[in-house]
Amino acid sequence: MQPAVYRILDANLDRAREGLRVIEEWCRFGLNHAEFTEQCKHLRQELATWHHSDLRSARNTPDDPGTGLTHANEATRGTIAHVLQANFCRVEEALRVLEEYGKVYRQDLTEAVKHMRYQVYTLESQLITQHRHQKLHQAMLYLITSPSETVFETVEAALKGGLTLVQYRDKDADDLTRLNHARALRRMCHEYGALFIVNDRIDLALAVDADGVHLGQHDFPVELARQMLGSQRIIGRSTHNGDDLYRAIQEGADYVGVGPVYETPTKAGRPAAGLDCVRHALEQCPIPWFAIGGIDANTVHDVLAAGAQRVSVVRAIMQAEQPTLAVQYFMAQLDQKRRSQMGQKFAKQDSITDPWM
Ligand SMILES: Cc1ncc(COP(=O)(O)OP(=O)(O)O)c(N)n1
Ligand SMILES: Cc1ncsc1CCOP(=O)(O)O
Ligand SMILES: [Mg+2]
Repeated sequence: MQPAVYRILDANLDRAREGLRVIEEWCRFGLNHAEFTEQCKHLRQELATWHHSDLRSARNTPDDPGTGLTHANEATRGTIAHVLQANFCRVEEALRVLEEYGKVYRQDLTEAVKHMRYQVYTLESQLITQHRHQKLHQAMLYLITSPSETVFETVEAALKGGLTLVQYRDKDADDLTRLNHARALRRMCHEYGALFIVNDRIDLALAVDADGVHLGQHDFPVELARQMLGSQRIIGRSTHNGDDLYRAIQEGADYVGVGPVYETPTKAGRPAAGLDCVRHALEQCPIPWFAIGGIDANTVHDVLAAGAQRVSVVRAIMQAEQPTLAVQYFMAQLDQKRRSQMGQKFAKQDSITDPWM
C-alpha cells in the first residue's frame, strides 16, 4: 500500500472528525439538542475506530504542501449558519474521499463511510430545518417588501437594524423580474442571517431556495405547499378571522398573519379585522403569529397592548426615511413587551415554559 494513500485516509479521518466536532458543539450549546449532539458524537467515535496507527504513522505534516493553502472565505464566517454549512461541506467531502481511497485500502471502510455520509446528509437537512424554525420562533418583526426603486437598499438598511425575517411581495412585476429580485433578496437575507420568505408563489420559493412561502386564503392550500416544499421549509398563512385561524393551525401552517388590524392602502379593499383579531389570536393561537395591517409607530402600542408579541409591517419600514432606525424602534418596543410578559409570567409561576420565548 502506497504511504500516500495512508496519508490521505489519515488526513480525511481527521478532517471529518474535526468538522463533526464543530457541528456537535452548536447542537449541544447552541440548540441544546441532545439527539443531534448524540448523532454527531456517535459519528465521530465511529470514525475514530477506523483511525488505526498505520494511518497515523504515515502523517507527514512538515512536508504537506496543503498546510499553507488558505482561502479568503475561510478567514471569517458571517453567521452560525455559515459555520455549520462550511463544516458540513468539510465532513461530506472528507467522507467521500475516505470512501474512494478506502476502495484500495479496506472495502469495509468504504461501506462504513458511505453509510455515514448519508447519515450526515440527513443530519444536515434536519439541522437546517431546526435552524429555520428556531429563527422563525425568535423573529418578532417581519418586513414585507413593497415595489420600490430602492427595495434592495431599504431591505439592507433594515437588516442592518437587526431585522431577521423578510418577505418578498410584488403583485405587479413580471416573473423574470420577481425571479431576479427574489434571488438577490434571498442572498442578502442569508448574508445577514435572516430568513427569506416568498409571497404567494411556491414555484418561485423553490426556484430561489427560499426559507419558505406565505399563502393567502385564496392562494394555494397549505397541504399542496407542504407536498412541494417539505417539512424543512416554512409555510405561512394569512388569516382574517377565527375560522381562518383555526383552519390554518389545523392545516399545519408554521406561522400566521393576523389582520389587517387596521385598514391599509397596502392591502386596499380588505376591511379591518380590528384589535379583536389580535385578542382572539392571543387566546387561541399556539403557533407564531404576526399582527399585520396599518401597524406603525402610532399604532404599534395599541396592537401590543391587545396582546400581539410579533408584528409584520410594510410601509412603516419600506417608506421610512431611515429604515435601520425604524427597525430598531420596533424591535425595542417588541422586546420591551416581551420582557414585561416574561416578568408577569415569572410572577405567576415558578418557571417559564413558554416554547416561543
Ligand atoms: C405575514 C403576512 N400576513 C398576510 C399577508 C397577506 O398576503 P397577501 O398575499 O399580500 O394577501 P392575501 O393572499 O392574504 O390576500 C402577507 N403577505 N404576510
Ligand atoms: C400584506 C397585508 N396583508 C394584510 S395587511 C397587509 C399590508 C400591510 O401593510 P402596511 O404595514 O403598510 O399597513
Ligand atoms: Mg397572497
